[in-house]
Amino acid sequence: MAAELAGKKIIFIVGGPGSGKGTQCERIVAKYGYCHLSSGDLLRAEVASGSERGQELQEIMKRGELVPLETVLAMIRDKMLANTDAKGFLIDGYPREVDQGKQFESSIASATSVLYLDVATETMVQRLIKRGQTSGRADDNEETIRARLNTFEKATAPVVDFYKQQGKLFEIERSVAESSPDDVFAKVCLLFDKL
Ligand SMILES: Nc1nc2c(ncn2[C@@H]2O[C@H](COP(=O)(O)OP(=O)(O)OP(=O)(O)O)[C@@H](O)[C@H]2O)c(=O)[nH]1
Ligand SMILES: Nc1ccn([C@H]2C[C@H](O)[C@@H](COP(=O)(O)OP(=O)(O)O)O2)c(=O)n1
Ligand SMILES: [Mg+2]
Repeated sequence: MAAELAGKKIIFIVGGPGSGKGTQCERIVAKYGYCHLSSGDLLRAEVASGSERGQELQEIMKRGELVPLETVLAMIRDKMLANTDAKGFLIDGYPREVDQGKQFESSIASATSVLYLDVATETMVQRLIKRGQTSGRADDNEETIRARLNTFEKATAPVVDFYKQQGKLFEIERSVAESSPDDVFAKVCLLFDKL
């Protein structure tokens, strides 16, 4: 447990690839001023640095698999400790597996709340194919998209149940999560207004 982070709000944002995590985080930051940490962005920054480590990460991400849990945990921890003046943290795209959440809790702090965006698989595929036309992301192609969805079903879906059992889950139900970003954000505000 990192003492510098005691009392800080920590919100995990969980959802399948293309469920709208990044889109909502941008709005949350603009309105509530939390520090946004996207685990995917941190990994892509490592890839962009051209390091050997980054090349290994790129290969894993292109296969739609998860990088080793310690790698992401260390990146998030460093970033949080560099921003201890923030009133809270949005941890986007994390945890990806139940063990990742447990490790975070034992070495950093426990999450205040977990926001889950429930979007149907086919909707996510369509959104990501569209995003792939401009994103330049090496993993926004149909083959990798399918593999990411598969990883989500197997490794990440249990994360949702894990936090539901702890009473920490705030779910954006499918009928809302599939509407417009503004509609989703209106629901998201209900959570952040009471934190
Ligand atoms: N209709 C609709 N489209 C959305 C919504 N949120 C995001 N999108 C679109 O879906 C695509 C994916 O959104 P992102 O916010 O990048 O999703 P993400 O969950 O961060 O995705 P990953 O980074 O791949 O995990 C983008 O092209 C968005 O424009 C929404 O609430 N409604
Ligand atoms: N905690 C994490 C976050 C991302 N990754 C890897 C695997 C993901 O497909 C890529 C990109 O993550 P990002 O959250 O941006 O995107 P997706 O949800 O996979 O669409 O990084 C990981 O292995 N572990
Ligand atoms: Mg994202």
